[in-house]
Amino acid sequence: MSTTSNSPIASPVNVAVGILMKPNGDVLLGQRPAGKPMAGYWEFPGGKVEPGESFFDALKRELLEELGVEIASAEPWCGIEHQYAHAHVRLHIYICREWRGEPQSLEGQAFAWQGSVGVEPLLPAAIPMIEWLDELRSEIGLAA
Ligand SMILES: Nc1nc2c([nH]c(=O)n2[C@@H]2O[C@H](COP(=O)(O)OP(=O)(O)OP(=O)(O)O)[C@@H](O)[C@H]2O)c(=O)[nH]1
Repeated sequence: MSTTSNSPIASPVNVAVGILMKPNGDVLLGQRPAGKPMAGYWEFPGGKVEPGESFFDALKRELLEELGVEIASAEPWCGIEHQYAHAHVRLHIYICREWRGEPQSLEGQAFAWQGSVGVEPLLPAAIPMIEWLDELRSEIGLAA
């Protein structure tokens, strides 16, 4: 059976996502710039994995392109699959605590460090991560 890229049963697109976390538990979110699907929604930094690329290499490339930071290490945290009208995505989410450089807005996006995340609207697939992040902060002894 043939499918098109818009079919609900098409293979998901792999996306590498990085949650930059400071020692105090604050995490970095960016706002999708004009011209991208769902512009104006807040998300964690990242983007599509290219053919032949590992998830971790995609993560390093995307964070360098978007924010100008070099990821020194990151731990795989969780995966989320979501079907949008424009795409079926599989997010491979990493927590990054070590990076070099200060994040810069290299794609014209707004960004914000957040403790308990308050920016809106969030991409739907990022919403469950907020509750899990609050749990993670409590587990490691940081206020949610
Ligand atoms: N980076 C990121 N993408 C997310 C999150 N949640 C989520 O559903 N996505 C989805 O994952 C996909 C990421 O694709 P993208 O368009 O940002 O990727 P990209 O930077 O490679 O874009 P490009 O194709 O314009 O070069 C989008 O469909 C986006 O809606 C999130 O928290 N962070």
